[in-house]
Amino acid sequence: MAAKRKLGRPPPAAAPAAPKAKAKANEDDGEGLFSSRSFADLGLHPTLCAHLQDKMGFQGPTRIQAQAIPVAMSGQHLLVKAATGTGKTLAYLAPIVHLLQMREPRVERTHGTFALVIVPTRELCLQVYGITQQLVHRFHWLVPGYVMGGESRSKEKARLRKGISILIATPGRLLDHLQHTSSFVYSNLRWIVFDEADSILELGFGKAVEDILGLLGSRTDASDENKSKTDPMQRQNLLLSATLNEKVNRLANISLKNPVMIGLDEQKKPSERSRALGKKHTSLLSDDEEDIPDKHNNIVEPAVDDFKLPAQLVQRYVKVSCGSRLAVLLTILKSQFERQVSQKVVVFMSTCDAVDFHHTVLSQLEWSRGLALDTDKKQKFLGCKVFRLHGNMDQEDRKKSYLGFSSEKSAILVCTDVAARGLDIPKVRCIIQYDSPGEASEYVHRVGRTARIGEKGEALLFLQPVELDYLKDLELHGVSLTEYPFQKVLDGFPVNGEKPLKRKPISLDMHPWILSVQRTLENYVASEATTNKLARDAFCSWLRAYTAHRGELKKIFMVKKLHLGHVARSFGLKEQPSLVGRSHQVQLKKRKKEQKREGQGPTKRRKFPTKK
Ligand SMILES: Nc1ncnc2c1ncn2[C@@H]1O[C@H](COP(=O)(O)OP(=O)(O)OP(=O)(O)O)[C@@H](O)[C@H]1O
Repeated sequence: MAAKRKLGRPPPAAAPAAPKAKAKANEDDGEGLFSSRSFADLGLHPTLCAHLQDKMGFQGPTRIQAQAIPVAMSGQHLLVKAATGTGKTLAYLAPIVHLLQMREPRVERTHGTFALVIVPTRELCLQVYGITQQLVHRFHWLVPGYVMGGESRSKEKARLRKGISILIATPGRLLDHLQHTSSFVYSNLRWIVFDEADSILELGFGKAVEDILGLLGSRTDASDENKSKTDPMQRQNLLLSATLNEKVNRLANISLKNPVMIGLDEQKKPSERSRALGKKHTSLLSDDEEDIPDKHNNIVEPAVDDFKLPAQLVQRYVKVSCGSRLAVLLTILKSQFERQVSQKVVVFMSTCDAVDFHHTVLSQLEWSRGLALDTDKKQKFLGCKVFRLHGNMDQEDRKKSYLGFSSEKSAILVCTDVAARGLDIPKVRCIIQYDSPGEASEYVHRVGRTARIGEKGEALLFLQPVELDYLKDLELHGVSLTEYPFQKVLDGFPVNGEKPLKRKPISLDMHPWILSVQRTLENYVASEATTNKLARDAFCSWLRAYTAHRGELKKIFMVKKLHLGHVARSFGLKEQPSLVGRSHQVQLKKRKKEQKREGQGPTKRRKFPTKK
């Protein structure tokens, strides 16, 4: 997978060529994670190389870094597609820091922002900011900073007024500052980086990104008079993504000019790629948008993207009937933590309400050891710490959860897809997708939270028997899963305090262990009023999310194939679903009435897909 130069432009005078890197380009065509070159070989400043090695513990560049860093230093626009956890962040930050630290006259705060890194989520914003802080450690005159939703605008304004050389931002808040913070100086802006470009667009930031590019005068499809008037320097845009789709292609089309492409399918000639996609779009809004003819670029991948996943990642699925889903989840988690006390597991759910409910169950459910019914002594079903993360939590709680889970040696994180994008949490051993992801690209992002930078990792996808066709959808993208031996796990658990010697094969739903866990669960949900309410809310939101699957996936995840009584069971509810639904409606009406009385408008109804 060599760096491919398209219509190469001469590098700008200030940017050093990277002769050594060029000479050794072929060494990075192999399959290994790391390159045989050193950071110094790539042309990075000795102080930065020493810092990377001695302080950050990076002995040498990964293959993707060895390919991307010299190109980024040459001043060309760059499009990188590489598997999750292969070191894309350093691939763009190292060259930026390298070029900024050698800039003459020296960068000062009053010069404002030189590099802008746009990321999809707040957690990723903090993460990239943290790495930037480490990278500029030896170059004190370079000031990193961040702006993101949920933070105080006025504090951010004050920081922008002082000057931030490398700014990490989420799209909405960045747009806000571009429009309303007059003291934000970006006339020296040299780099715009889109990290996790696919996620930025999937989260619906397409319009914000278009506006940002417009305001910065960095749209390659803008007429010449609308192009940047503020920036006499050459602008260089970099776009990085673990998956490619039509929207990323469009973003590339409007933001990159004659980019060097790394990690794209090079067997396909541009003309074939164009045909694979049909018409060429340049709007990020929707597939139906009117097309603007593109004069500059021709960056496209096939419509069906073949995903690259870490080779060492073990991917499996477990087939579970709807009613036993939660009992099975609890059993698998218990078995994982009994096998290995110290480990970290991330469990993905489809909605914020589902996260809240399951977080409560996983952290609070108690049982009598061995599920012996006559024992009074109760203890936690799962002994480890459980954290939660979703987009409806307030910013402080989100930060606490993210940092808490990151620093624990042994814990579970229950989350929505807000945690799927780019988060680099150390030592995550297993990813459980309790609710299926939507698009296959989402699958890739979720499982990408484990098996990072060559480490071991497992991924487990929950599927109901009627949903097994989802496996075929994944196979279309080159992702294949094997079945998880759940029966074996089950046989290892005692019932009534004893492990039976030999059991006749018995269906999962009728298995005494599963029945006992289910009973414990239902009793708990029935006896705790708050948990009961959480269960009802989660049930309703889960159903709505299930109906919101798009396109082809609607044929696999068909709500009419669901038995609502079984869905209720999977939330530990004994009630008939219609009752649950009705009581939820009654509550909603009550809440609306109360709000009317207090003179507020009704709370905004959540659009689907649900907030992540
Ligand atoms: N050269 C290197 N040597 C060792 N570790 C590295 C190197 N570069 C990056 N890492 C580490 O690898 C991990 C993954 O890096 P990073 O988060 O940049 O990956 P990514 O490709 O952006 O993943 P994703 O697509 O999921 O965002 C991080 O913990 C980072 O510190």
